[in-house]
Amino acid sequence: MVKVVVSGALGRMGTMIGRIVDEAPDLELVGGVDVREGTLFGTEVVPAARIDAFLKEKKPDVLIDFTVAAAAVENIRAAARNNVALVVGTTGFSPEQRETIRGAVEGHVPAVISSNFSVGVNIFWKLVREAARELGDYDIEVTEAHHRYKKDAPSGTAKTILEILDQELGGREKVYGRVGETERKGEIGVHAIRGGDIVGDHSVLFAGNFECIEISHRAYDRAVFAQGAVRAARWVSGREPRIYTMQEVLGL
Ligand SMILES: NC(=O)C1=CN([C@@H]2O[C@H](COP(=O)(O)OP(=O)(O)OC[C@H]3O[C@@H](n4cnc5c(N)ncnc54)[C@H](O)[C@@H]3O)[C@@H](O)[C@H]2O)C=CC1
Ligand SMILES: O=C(O)C1=N[C@H](C(=O)O)C[C@H](O)C1
Repeated sequence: MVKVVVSGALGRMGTMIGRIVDEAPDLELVGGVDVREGTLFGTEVVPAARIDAFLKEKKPDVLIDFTVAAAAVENIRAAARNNVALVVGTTGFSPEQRETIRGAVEGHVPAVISSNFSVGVNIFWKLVREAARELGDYDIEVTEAHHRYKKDAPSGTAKTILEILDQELGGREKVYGRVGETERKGEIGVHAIRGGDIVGDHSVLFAGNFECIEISHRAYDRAVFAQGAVRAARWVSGREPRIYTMQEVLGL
């Protein structure tokens, strides 16, 4: 049995992950962490201030974190201190926070960290890379749409798209929305839409003369992210202590 603690346990993703873990015959949900006390499918949820003592008491194999960037950094450090493997879906990290996470994880615990745990998005990223290799002279616009409660913009998935485009095309200038007089040059346009209960849409437009190619992914249910994170939790336990991608989990 793989023992799992969920951090962000009372949130949209944490609750869904808790249910999947609770129902899985090969996994044991041993509790949760959030900003306040509560319960998660019959297990105890403790405030984040008590995370160290809770990990020592419950001895989970894996901590799954879907919170907010600053909180996730502290939870990751706590997991590493207590020798607990990690699955991290939280987005919105600054470059400095990413470095802190790298320092806490590398050589200490295995961690799958991904801005998107859906199988479809991991394939979509591969398609974007392939298109960028062939269509580097086309104009490129990245668009993402999410629900009204999302805290970070652009989405983590969109930032991963930009990293892929940078790797294939060099670091082009990014223009975040356009207003007033604008003249298109070689930049990559980036657009974030927020509204209603949109689960998560991403598209990359490659626009040339007389033709466009648009590669897009739409999530209809958060279950695609939650199921991917649980798949990563099964995979990560017992691995070498370093950061892994979801593509490695999926063997892509
Ligand atoms: N990688 C992926 O596939 C996906 C990533 N996400 C990311 O996951 C994160 C959470 O998303 P949602 O569940 O929609 O947000 P949410 O706001 O519904 O849930 C976040 C939860 O974290 C809790 N929290 C805040 N500080 C905490 C702390 N110090 N320790 C423990 N819990 C704490 C909040 O109280 C809340 O219950 C966001 O960064 C989002 O972008 C969301 C969906 C998929
Ligand atoms: O906050 C969300 O909801 C999502 N966040 C992730 C991101 O920032 O890319 C993944 C998914 O799109 C849903």
